[in-house]
Order: sequence, then C-alpha cells, then structure tokens
Amino acid sequence: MNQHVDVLLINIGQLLTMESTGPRAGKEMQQLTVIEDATVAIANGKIAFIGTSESAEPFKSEKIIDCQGKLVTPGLVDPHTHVVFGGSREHEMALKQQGVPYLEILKQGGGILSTVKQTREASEDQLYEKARFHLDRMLSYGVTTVEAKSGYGLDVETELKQLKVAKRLHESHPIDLVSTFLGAHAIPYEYKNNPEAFLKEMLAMLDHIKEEELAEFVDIFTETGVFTVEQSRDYLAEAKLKGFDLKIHADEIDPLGGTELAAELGAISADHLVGASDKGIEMLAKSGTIAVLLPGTTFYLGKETFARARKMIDEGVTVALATDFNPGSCPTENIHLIMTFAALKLKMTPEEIWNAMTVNAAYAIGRGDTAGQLVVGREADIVIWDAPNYLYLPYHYGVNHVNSVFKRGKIVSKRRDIIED
Ligand SMILES: O=C(O)CC1=NCN=C1
Ligand SMILES: [Zn+2]
Repeated sequence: MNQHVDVLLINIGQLLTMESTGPRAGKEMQQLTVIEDATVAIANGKIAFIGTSESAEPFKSEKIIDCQGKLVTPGLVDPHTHVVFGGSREHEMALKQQGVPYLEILKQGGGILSTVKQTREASEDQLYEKARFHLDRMLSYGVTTVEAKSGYGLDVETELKQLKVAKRLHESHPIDLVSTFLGAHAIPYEYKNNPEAFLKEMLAMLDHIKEEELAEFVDIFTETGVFTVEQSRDYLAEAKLKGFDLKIHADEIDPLGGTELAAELGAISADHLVGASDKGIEMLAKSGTIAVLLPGTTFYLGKETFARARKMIDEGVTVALATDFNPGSCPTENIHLIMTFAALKLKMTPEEIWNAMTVNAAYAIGRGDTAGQLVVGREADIVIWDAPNYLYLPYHYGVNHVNSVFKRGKIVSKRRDIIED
C-alpha cells in the first residue's frame, strides 16, 4: 500500500545511518552502517523510511530529490565550542609567531581576559548577532547541533548575558544549541589574588542557572595559572550536587591530572587531553567519560604533540571530536578540517572519525537519543555531501564539502545545482 511522504531523497550513493544503541567505545568505533543505493523518506520533519531504493517502492512524494549518487549522513554534532563571544584576537597572532606561549599571553592579561573585556563591553544583541553569524557558518558546514559555552564574562551579569544569548539562539536558529556554564574559565582581574572567592561567586549562580534552564553542564579550565585540580574538584563536586553534568578542559597544555579528575567525578566528558596520562586514559575507559578531542587547537597552538587518540581507542575509551571554536586557541568553524587533523595527527580511521563526529559527539552533550543518527522516527537532520563516499571528507581538506543541509526535514542550507526551490 502506498505511503505519501513530504520529501524523498533518492539515488543516494552511500548512506551512513550511524545507528547505534549507545556511544561507541574503543573497537566499536570502527563499526558503521553503510547502505549503498539508498532512499530516505521524510514526513512531518521526521525520518519515515531508510532503506535501499528497491525497498522504498511504496513511498511516494511530490518532492523528490535526486542525490546523484552522493554521500548522505546525519547532521554533524560539534560538542565543544565557545561560539558566544565579543571581539577577536587576531592581534595575538604575532605573539604566537614569536613563540609567546598561550599561558604567558593569558598571564599578561591577554588571551581569554582580552575576550572577556570585549564580551563585557558588547550588548546582548551584539553578542546574539555575532554568534548567529558563526552558527550560520557552522550550519553551512553541515553541523546541526552545537554545544555553546559561556566563560567570557567572569562576572555574574556577563555570564548570564552569554547564556541568555545561547538560549535565544537555540529558540531562533535552525541549529540546536546545548549550553555549558564555564564561569570558571579564567581568574578575572578583580579576583587576581583570590581565586577561591571568585569560584564561590560563580557557584552562587548555579541555582539561578538551573531555575532558568540556562545550562545543562558545568565546565572548568583546569590548567597551570588557572584552576588547580583541588580547586576544580571542590567546584565540580558542588556543581554535581546541584544537578549539573560535568565537563573539564583537562590536560590541554600542562598534564595536571584533569583527566583523572573527570573520570573520578563521573564527568560526561573530558576535553582536550593532550597531556592525559596512561592512568588517566585507563580511568576514562572504566568511567565511560567521553574523551572530546580538539586537534584544531593543538595545531593552532603550534604544538607537535597531539592527544593520544590511538591509545585511547585501543584501551576502550569513547572518543568524540569537536572544533573548540573560540577567538583565541582555535578560531575556525571548519569541522571538516578537524576531520583531516583527526586522520593525519590523531591517526584515527575514517570510520572512527565519523562515529566521533556524530554518535559520540551527541552523547558527549547528552543528545545521544536525538542527534547524530538517522533512525526512523527521529528528526530529519540530514546532510547531502558533494562527495562519493565517507572516505572522501578527511581526504580532501580545507574546503566545505556540503551540498545541502536539512534540519527537521527542512532545507536550511544548500547549493543551487542539486535542489530547485
Ligand atoms: O582561549 C580561549 O579563548 C579559549 C580557551 N579556553 C581554554 N583553552 C582555550
Ligand atoms: Zn574550549
């Protein structure tokens, strides 16, 4: 019996469903489901059918899109961004080229603190318009769900301003946003000699953030010259008691042991992990804390040593990938470039990269049940790629491979040559 649907995507060369009952850990990251010569049917913004073209016979529609043998996948998930911020830090490029370390720039009142000044000065609407511009670009790269951190206010008023902007964008932009409170991102000038008092002020915001549903996660930058492991443990333990899931910027530059702390506290994710110890990696595998790796940042900081993704995967850790888009240590929305860094610098296979950019990335921000997979009944967040297969994206680097992006079954970004209005 025929079934009428809103849209039929036909003649799909390779369809990656990324279907999985949970995050893919270790060796499971090598698995992915590929359907050759596939059809996807969309009805009421959701996926109504996925299968081979011949099994799609019963589905009929006035809107048929011939995908011309291209690759089709779920929308990508970027689980670690600082997308809401004021200003920019291009003037720091010269310092980086002269070899001034990231933490030295921060110590001199630049880096994060430079963005804090520009974010405090910006109005809520200015921050909204700027973040919307960056989200439009992320959407054009096929990203349909994004995590957005605060952390450029470092005072109550501006932290709330950032979180409100992210909430307004979640309600107005095609991309779904998931918010993280990163008030503990750096020590502001006002609290230079009293980090504990500053952390207390940030903790005092949590009840309001919870009531207003302004963030689901609490994050902290555990780093030399920022917050110690002990300060981080006390801060995150308090946040956990108040009902927040936890994230840590861990072992990004110096190996302080943030990785171990994330596993010890049962954080949903530990992010960066460039200096993660053998013990820390072992603990991640046991705790199920997801390792969110950010190779774009390691590249941009000019480091030779990248996170040990191969060891993590071989030891059974669940690995996700993200841009870490921010104005200082990784100013790019280009998540396709991150795929190539993951291949060449983290030595991840194409199959592992696709799991890390969809399923695992979604679980790293608590959206495993709604994002990162093409499954009948889920929202139709779909990308048609100008690529013949899934190997192609990490291989052909530095460009945007998207042909068309669907969010909840609606075309939200495209090139003209395949889809007429
Ligand atoms: O530098 C920035 O603005 C973002 C960052 N936070 C922790 N590492 C990098
Ligand atoms: Zn970050």
